[in-house]
Amino acid sequence: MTGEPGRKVPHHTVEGVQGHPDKRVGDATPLLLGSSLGTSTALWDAVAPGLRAAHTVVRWDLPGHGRSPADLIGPGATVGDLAGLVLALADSLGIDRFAYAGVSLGGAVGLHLAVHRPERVERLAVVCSSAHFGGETPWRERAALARREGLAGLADAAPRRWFTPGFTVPRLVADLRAADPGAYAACCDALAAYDLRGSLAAVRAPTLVVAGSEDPATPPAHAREIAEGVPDATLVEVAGASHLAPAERPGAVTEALLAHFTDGPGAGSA
Ligand SMILES: O=C(O)CC1=CCC(=O)O1
Repeated sequence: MTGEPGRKVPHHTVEGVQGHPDKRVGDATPLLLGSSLGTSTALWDAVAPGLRAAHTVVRWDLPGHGRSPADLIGPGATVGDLAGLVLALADSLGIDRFAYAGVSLGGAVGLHLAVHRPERVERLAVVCSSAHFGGETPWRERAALARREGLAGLADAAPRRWFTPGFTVPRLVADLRAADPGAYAACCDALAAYDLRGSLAAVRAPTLVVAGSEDPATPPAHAREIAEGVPDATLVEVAGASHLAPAERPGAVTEALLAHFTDGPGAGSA
């Protein structure tokens, strides 16, 4: 899990206080944002404007999602592989230490980095995520389904996992429909093998854990498990939000993230 020079990096956007898209991002602690399985950087569209007044915000796409190449990972991928891509991206931007927030699989990547590369992660937020996504078999089965049949059926069913009844964000469902099935399946492989329940005590970064009160995919009990295991953790439950809380309740999520990354003790300094 290193960021070797010349390595291919995920698609990303750079926005905010430094204002130099795709350039080195300077002195302020940059904030990296990771998205969930099936979505893209668009998951953060309603939250990023509130963050970039205070931070250089770097959003990255999972392999085969959004505009990232699919061949960044392959079958049998791990969350550690995804974390390696984030480090390669940070290295390519000249970023040593960063703040990191991620949703679901994107949050698992942040937790993995905080456990295994604590020197790189200054502060962490895990949003609608988990230390263990409920067992290997369902994820292996979903990977097999994606490889066999593509993503149309999974996209049809996604709003029930992602949003409360009556709410949707068509762009995010379209992103899942357009994702690369092989890369999506490789991300499912990563979720199948992922289990950080025994490593939470190793996290040194001050950590915000955000749960959606109505989230069926990573219910609030998953967030409580992380908050109880990480030594310096704060738990916030967002009322009326399902799994994609940054899209469904952007105001509450922005407020929680700003309090953690900008106003918290020791926050905001490089
Ligand atoms: O799409 C889902 O099933 C919800 C989800 C689980 C892990 C992730 O990133 O999204």
